[in-house]
Amino acid sequence: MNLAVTAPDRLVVRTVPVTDPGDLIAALPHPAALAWIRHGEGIVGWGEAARLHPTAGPHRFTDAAARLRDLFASATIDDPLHLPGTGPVAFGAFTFDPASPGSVLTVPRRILGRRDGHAWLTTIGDPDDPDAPARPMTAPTGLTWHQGALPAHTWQQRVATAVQRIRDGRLGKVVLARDITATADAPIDARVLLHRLAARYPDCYTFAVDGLVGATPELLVRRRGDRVDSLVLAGTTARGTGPADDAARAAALTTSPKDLHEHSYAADMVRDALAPLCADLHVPDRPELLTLANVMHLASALHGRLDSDRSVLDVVAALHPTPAVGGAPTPTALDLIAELEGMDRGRYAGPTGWIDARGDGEWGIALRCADIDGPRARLFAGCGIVADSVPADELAEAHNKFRPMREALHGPPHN
Ligand SMILES: C=C(O[C@H]1C=CC=C(C(=O)O)[C@@H]1O)C(=O)O
Repeated sequence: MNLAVTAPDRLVVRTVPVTDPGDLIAALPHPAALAWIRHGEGIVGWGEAARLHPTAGPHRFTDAAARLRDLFASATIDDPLHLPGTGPVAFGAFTFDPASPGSVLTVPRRILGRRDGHAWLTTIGDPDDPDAPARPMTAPTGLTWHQGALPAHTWQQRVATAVQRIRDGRLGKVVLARDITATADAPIDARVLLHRLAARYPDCYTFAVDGLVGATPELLVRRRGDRVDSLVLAGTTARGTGPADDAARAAALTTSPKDLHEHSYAADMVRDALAPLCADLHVPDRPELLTLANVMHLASALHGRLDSDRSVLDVVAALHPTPAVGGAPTPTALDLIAELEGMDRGRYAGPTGWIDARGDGEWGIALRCADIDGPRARLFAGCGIVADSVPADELAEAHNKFRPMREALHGPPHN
């Protein structure tokens, strides 16, 4: 199989119940953090028991799922809890583009979890092996900001080109993204970013995998046993200046033909991808409003029951890329993204999350995130473009979507 793997012949795994650990992020001993947290619940990990580098290509999710199944099947596992996220877990982040390098799955040496009144610690490998020494957490300082692949005015021209192609009938929707970079005067500690993101975006999934750090509102798929859930987002407006303005903006968004149209591409595709895998599938008639600290989104929550034993990564394979990050029709949109964006998205807009030995797990779309490499952070934001999109409005929307990571790097504005 086409996967580079670093792992011992046989993983030895032990999960024990623990008393409530409190703040999961505070338990992370050093900056090489793994995390998936929402409303204070979830899992964090550190150390490395195994690492897989899924090879670029169309079968990367199912190949990785099969390889992990083998790795976990050969493990010696003592897991009295049998809950999603107990026993061995791999955290992963896949590139948006199947041809791009950089996808990774990591099985940590320690996993601390808390959910639904349970808390647990999983140790993988020899429990007597010392962990890397704990390191104090320091906030980034001396940040300087740099333009990304395209300056703002060029990006707006590309949006205008996309609008023209859509009006010409070549496609229905495309998501165009841009990047900006920040440099600090010392390596950036992911734990600081996680703390700030989790505090300001509790409804989002705050995540860290191998330097990719963010707080995404978009759940690609959660699998628990045969139940699957997905939260599809597309259609955005800025937060208002106060409650009355918020209410007016919310009313405008939920009735906007442009945004409902933009949303329907993503919701319909996720429905069509899940339907053949599910014995029953609930799809809402119309999207609801999701209100975050920076923006409001149109959101459709889908629920289904899988009709056969598929791991969460097998379901990810059927879904990525949805029109929340690609477009419709997907192949035409991906070609246009390659033509107009002028950058490799890396792991931005790719699936990120975790999977356990039962095949349960949660995978989001890596949005509102940055790739951290030493003192450098590369931030990304994208916007769904349809026939009625206005380039200047999309630039303003991208600016709002950069805010979570900008503020995580600088500290929130009220600090
Ligand atoms: C592509 C992004 O957001 C997607 C998710 C929600 C709303 C979106 C929109 O309204 O354009 C995007 O489809 C991003 O944040 O980079």
